[in-house]
Amino acid sequence: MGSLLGVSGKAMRVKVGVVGVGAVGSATVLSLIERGGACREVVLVDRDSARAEGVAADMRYATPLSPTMEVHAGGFEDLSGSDLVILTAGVNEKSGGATDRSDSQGRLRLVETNARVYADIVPKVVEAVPDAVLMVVTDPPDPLADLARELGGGDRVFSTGTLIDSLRFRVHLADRLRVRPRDVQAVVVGEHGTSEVLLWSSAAVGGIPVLDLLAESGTSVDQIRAEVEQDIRYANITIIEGTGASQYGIGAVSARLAEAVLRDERAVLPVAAYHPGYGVTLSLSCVLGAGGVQQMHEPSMTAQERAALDSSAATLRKAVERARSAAGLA
Ligand SMILES: NC(=O)c1ccc[n+]([C@@H]2O[C@H](COP(=O)([O-])OP(=O)(O)OC[C@H]3O[C@@H](n4cnc5c(N)ncnc54)[C@H](O)[C@@H]3O)[C@@H](O)[C@H]2O)c1
Repeated sequence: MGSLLGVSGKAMRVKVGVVGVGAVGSATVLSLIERGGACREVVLVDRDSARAEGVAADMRYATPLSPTMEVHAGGFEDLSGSDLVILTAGVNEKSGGATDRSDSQGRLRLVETNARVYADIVPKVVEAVPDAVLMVVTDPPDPLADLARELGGGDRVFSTGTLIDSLRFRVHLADRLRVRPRDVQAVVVGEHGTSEVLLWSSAAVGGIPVLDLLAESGTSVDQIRAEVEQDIRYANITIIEGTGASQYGIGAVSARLAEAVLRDERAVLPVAAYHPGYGVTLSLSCVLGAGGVQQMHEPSMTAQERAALDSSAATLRKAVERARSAAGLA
């Protein structure tokens, strides 16, 4: 009978870094543990190292219930060897004063503050792990992804974009149609923010256009559209009013996107990457796998939806200039 003591494994380890271990970073790590199997090691980095240590200690006790995973805190140098680094550092809507539904800026109000955070952290991440894919979660994620590209992340940068908004769209449509959200196909494109575009024209359930199904409901379709749009566009504020930070939905989204990258799934998901045609990072239907976003495709759109997407892209291009200026790049 051999002893387990002293046996050391040399198998390849898939490693993920999380920079920013607040509400969103913590929820992401818990989702990674509970979904299980996508990575073998997670390192947590935060300027508040005591917080990173505490969260790592707490999470470590959950790991025996899932496929093998080690969770530990560290400095930027400990990101070395990571395949993917998830960036959640920065102020959130509540601490950054972006919780007013009548403010058309929405999350863009955080751009200067969080651009300065990115000017601090991205060069350190890139120095420690030059080849890692970088997933931007910090708000506003799309202009910060453009900034992270310029700060050394290059084409390996993408943002969580409108996957969370698309899931919210599916949930609210499912409520109205009394079906399960998993069976609703509906996509939000453009900015993860107030200018985002809900693609009603292609939303469908079982191959039937959602707009046709809603027309049978007896309530005005225009009224339903307005209510659903309001629920989705300001879902973050509704959550924050109750809990202080939107975290669990985006944590699950970030863990799911990590899986798609680490397993080279070529999953088709609405996330955001730099699109040369629009000259900015924005969400379209993307193929996500090894190296990050491998392809971007435009879903079919009406002329009105396309005009709204162009306008969302213009909003994002202005936000990128603000981000660059705050980061000292302009
Ligand atoms: N993309 C999305 O869909 C989405 C959804 C929810 C929240 N968010 C955003 O995610 C970000 C994090 O939100 P949260 O609620 O976790 O905030 P939080 O305040 O709970 O956590 C932020 C963490 O970042 C750390 N941090 C700040 N500056 C740092 C630096 N220079 N270096 C290292 N660590 C640093 C802080 O110490 C803190 O632990 C916010 O910008 C929030 O708006 C994005």
